[in-house]
Amino acid sequence: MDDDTSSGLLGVGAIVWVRRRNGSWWPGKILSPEQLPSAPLTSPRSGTPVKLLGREDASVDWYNLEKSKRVRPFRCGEFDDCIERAVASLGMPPKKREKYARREDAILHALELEKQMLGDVLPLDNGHVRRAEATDEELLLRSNSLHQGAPRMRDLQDFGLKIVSSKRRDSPSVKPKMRHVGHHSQHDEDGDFVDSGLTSRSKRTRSADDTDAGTTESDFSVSVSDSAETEHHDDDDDDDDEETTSVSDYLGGQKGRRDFESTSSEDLDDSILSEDSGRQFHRNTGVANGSVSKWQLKGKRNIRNLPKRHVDDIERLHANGRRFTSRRRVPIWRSDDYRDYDFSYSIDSDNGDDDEEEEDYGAGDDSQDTENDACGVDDDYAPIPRALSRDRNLHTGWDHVAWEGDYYNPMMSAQLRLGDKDRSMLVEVDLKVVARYQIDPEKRLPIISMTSKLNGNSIIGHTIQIEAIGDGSSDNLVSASYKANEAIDSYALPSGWRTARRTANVRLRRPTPSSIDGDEDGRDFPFSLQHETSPTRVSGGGVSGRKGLLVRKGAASRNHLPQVGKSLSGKTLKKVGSSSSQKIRTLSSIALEQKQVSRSLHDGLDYQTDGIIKPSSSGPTTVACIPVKLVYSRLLEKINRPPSKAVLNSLNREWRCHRLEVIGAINKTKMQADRDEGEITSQQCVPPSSSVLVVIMGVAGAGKSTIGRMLSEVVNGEFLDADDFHPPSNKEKMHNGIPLSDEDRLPWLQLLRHALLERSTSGKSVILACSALQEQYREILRSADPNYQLGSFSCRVKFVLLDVSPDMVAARLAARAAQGNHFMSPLLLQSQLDLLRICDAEGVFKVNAALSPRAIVKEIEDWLGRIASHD
Ligand SMILES: Nc1ncnc2c1ncn2[C@@H]1O[C@H](COP(=O)(O)OP(=O)(O)O)[C@@H](O)[C@H]1O
Ligand SMILES: O=C(O)[C@H](O)[C@@H](O)[C@H](O)[C@H](O)COP(=O)(O)O
Repeated sequence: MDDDTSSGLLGVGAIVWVRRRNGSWWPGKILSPEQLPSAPLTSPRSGTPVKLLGREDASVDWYNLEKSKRVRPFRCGEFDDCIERAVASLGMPPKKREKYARREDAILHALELEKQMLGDVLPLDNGHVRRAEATDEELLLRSNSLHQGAPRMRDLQDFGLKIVSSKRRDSPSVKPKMRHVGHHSQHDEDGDFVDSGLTSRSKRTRSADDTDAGTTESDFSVSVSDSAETEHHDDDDDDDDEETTSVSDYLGGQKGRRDFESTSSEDLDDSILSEDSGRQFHRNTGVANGSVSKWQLKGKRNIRNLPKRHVDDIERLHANGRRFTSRRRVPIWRSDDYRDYDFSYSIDSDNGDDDEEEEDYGAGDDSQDTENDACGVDDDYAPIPRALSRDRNLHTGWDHVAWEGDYYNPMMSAQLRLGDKDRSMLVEVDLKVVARYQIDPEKRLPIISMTSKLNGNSIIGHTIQIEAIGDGSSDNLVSASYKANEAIDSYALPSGWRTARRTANVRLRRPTPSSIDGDEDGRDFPFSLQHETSPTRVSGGGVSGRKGLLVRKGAASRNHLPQVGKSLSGKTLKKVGSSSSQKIRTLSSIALEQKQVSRSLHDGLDYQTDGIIKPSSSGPTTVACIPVKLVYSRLLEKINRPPSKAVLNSLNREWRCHRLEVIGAINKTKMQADRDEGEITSQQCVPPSSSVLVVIMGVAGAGKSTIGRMLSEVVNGEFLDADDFHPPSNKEKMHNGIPLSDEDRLPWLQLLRHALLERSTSGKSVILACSALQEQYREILRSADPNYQLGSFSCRVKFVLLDVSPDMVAARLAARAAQGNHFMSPLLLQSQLDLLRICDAEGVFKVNAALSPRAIVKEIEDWLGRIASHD
C-alpha cells in the first residue's frame, strides 16, 4: 500500500487522486461514513468513501485504502503535470479550456479545498503537511470557524449531516503553482459539513479492512493521463476490493432517492470505456461492426455489463484505422461560444498520434469523455445549460449563469446562443402554490409561496426573478426526464469552487432504466444534439409535451453512423424518453406546443418535429413545460389574487395584451353606450367649461371618499362613490379578502363610466371616488368623455391620486375596519398596492395623502384651477 496511505495522509478529508475503473484518475476527497447520507443502501458498501470532486453532486466511490493502488495523495508528484495544466487552463481561451474542463475543474476544486486547508495545517518540508498541534475536536472547531460562511452543501444537510454554516462565503481563488501542499486527514476543509464522526486514519482503514467492497461498480469513465495512467488497468480491475460504487444519488440528492439510483452505477459502468495509456476504446457495441472493445473482454464485471451498454453511444469507434468521433455532448449547454461550436461529427484519422491532450486525457478530440464521464458527469446526467442567464442578452460561459450568491438560480429565464440566434430555454420545474395569510396581525397579507420541486426551495425567500416569456418563445426545453420527485437538488447547490469551475455544476438525472422503454435509453443524456437521419423509435413510455423539440434518444442515434461535416442544422435536440411515473400536468395542454413546433421548424435548427415522440395513451406524461407566466396566471386565478407587483412587472407583455383586450372591451361597450344613450351626443355632453369631471383615485383607505366628498362641496359638484356601484357579489368578495378579478371590475367600471357620461351633460362638476388602480381601468373611465381617444390621455376626465404610504394606509384601514362600517377587508391592501400603476404620460395629479384633508382638497382645487386656465 502506498506510504502516504499508511502514514495517515489519506484520512478523512484528504484530497486524493482515485483511479476509476476505467483506469482514469480523478481528484476526490475522502469522506467518513458519517458524512454519507443515512439512507439505506441497496447494496452493501465497504471501504472508504471518496467523493469525487468537480461537482457538488458528484458521485462517491468506495475504495479500500489499505490495499488500493487506486488512491494516491493529491500531492504526490505523479500528478503535478495535471495539476499544473489545470491551473494553466484558467488562462486558456474558453474554447480550449472547455475541452478538458471537467477534470480540470475537479483539479481546481481540489486545489481550492487544499488551499482552504492551509489555514489549519502546517506545511512540511517534504511537500506534505501535517496537522498543527491540536486535537481533532480543536481542528474541527478551527475548521468550522475557518469555514464559517462556507456555502452549505445542501445535499449533505438534507441527509442529516451537520452543516458548518449556512452563511455564504466567496470561495478563494485558486493560486497557480500551489504545489506540494499535502493533506491533513481530519478536516472538512471545504466547510461542507462537520465530520461528526471524525476518525483517525487507522480507524478508517480498519473499517475498510473489515469489509469487502467487492460488490461495487465503478461509475464513470474519465480519460485521464498521468504517469499513473500507465498503471495496468486489468490488475486493478481484478481487485474486487477496489471496485467502486456510485452513491451519487445520496450526496447529490435528496432523501428517498435511493430507489431511483439503484441501478445507477450499473448504468454508469456501462457507459464507460477503459482507457489504457490514453488509447481509445470503442465505446459502443451496436454499430461498431462487430468490434468489441477491450473493455468488454475484461473480466466478469465487464461481461456482466455488456447487455447494458449503449448502442447509441458511439463516441469513438475505430474502424479501418479511422476514429469516428461523435461529439455527443450537448453543445448548446456547454459551448462557450455557440457560434463557433462545431456540432458536427468528425472522422479523425486515428493513427495513434494523438496530441498531448488526447494522450493525457484519453479522450481524443472528444471531450465528451472528459466532460461527461468525469467525476459524476456520467451518461446519467446532463449538465445544466451554462447559457442559463439572468436576462435575455447573449450570454456565454459561466460568467453569465444565473447565480444568486452562491446559488444557482434555476428559475432564471434563460437564453442561449445557437448559431446567430438568441434562444431562450425553459427549465422544467414543478411549482406549488400555497395561498396563505401571514399570522402577523399587522401584516395580514396574502402571499403566494411557490416551491420548486427542482430543489425543494421556496421561491419566497430567494430573490428569484421570474421572467415571463411569451408563448413559444422558448426554443429549448431543459427538461429533466427524471422523476419529478427525484429533484435535482444540485440546482441550488453552493459552489465550493466557483473561482475555478468552468463546467456545469449540476447534472440532470436521467430516468431510471426500469422506467423507460429500452434500457439503453436510460443511459443517455436527457438531451443531446444528434443527427437524425432515420426515423426515431417512438418511445413507448412517454409523452412529450413538445414533441417537436424533444425526441427520444436511443435508436435514433444508434441507427446511423456518424457523418462528416454535418452542421447544426443536421442535429436534433433530443431527450431521453420519458420515464417519469409522475404525471406532471401541463397547464396549457399545450396550445403553446404548436407554436413551438412551428417555430422550431423555421428557426434554422431544423429540429425534428414530427413523429419522434408520440403521446402514448398508456404512458405517463413526462414533460410539462409551461411558461411561468401561465403558471402564475392560472394559479393566481385559482386563488383569486392578482399577481404581485414583481410578477406584474415581469408580465408586462401579458398585461399589455390584456390592456388591448380591455380596450377592445371598452370600445365595444362605448359603442354600445353610445347607442344606448341615443340622444347623448358628443356636443350635448360637453359640460360648461367651469364644470369638472374628477376621479379621486388610490388604494383602499387612501382617503378617496373623504376627500372626494369634501372636494365635491368645494366645487359644488356631485359626489359619486364607486363603492356604491359595486354589485353585492363584489362587496362580498372584497369583504372576504378576495380581490376582484377584472371580470368583476369590468361591469362595475362600465357602470361608473356611464354614470360619468350621464352626468357630464348636466353641466355640473362630478367628483368620483374610485380606486382606478390600473391604466386600463382609468381608460374605461376616461371614455366617459365621448371625444376621448384611447391612449391619448387628453380627456375631460381628470385623475387625482391620493398618494399614501403603505404604513399609513394600513393604519387608516385598520382604524376604518375597527369602526366596522366598511366592507373592504384590510387584507386586500397588498393586492391594491400591487395593482397600483400609473404611467407618467397619463398626467395624473398626485397629492400627498398624508396631508390633512383640507390641505389635500386645497391642492386639488389649485390644480384644477391651473389646468382650467390652460384649457
Ligand atoms: N387625509 C387624511 N388624514 C387622516 N385621515 C384620513 C385622511 N383621509 C382619510 N382619512 C381616514 O382614513 C380612513 C379611510 O378613508 P376613506 O376616505 O374611507 O378611504 P377610501 O375611500 O380611499 O377607502 C377613514 O377613516 C378616513 O377618516
Ligand atoms: O374605498 C375603498 O376601500 C376602495 O375604493 C374599495 O372599496 C374599492 O371599491 C375597491 O378598491 C375596488 O376594487 P379594486 O380597487 O380592486 O379595483
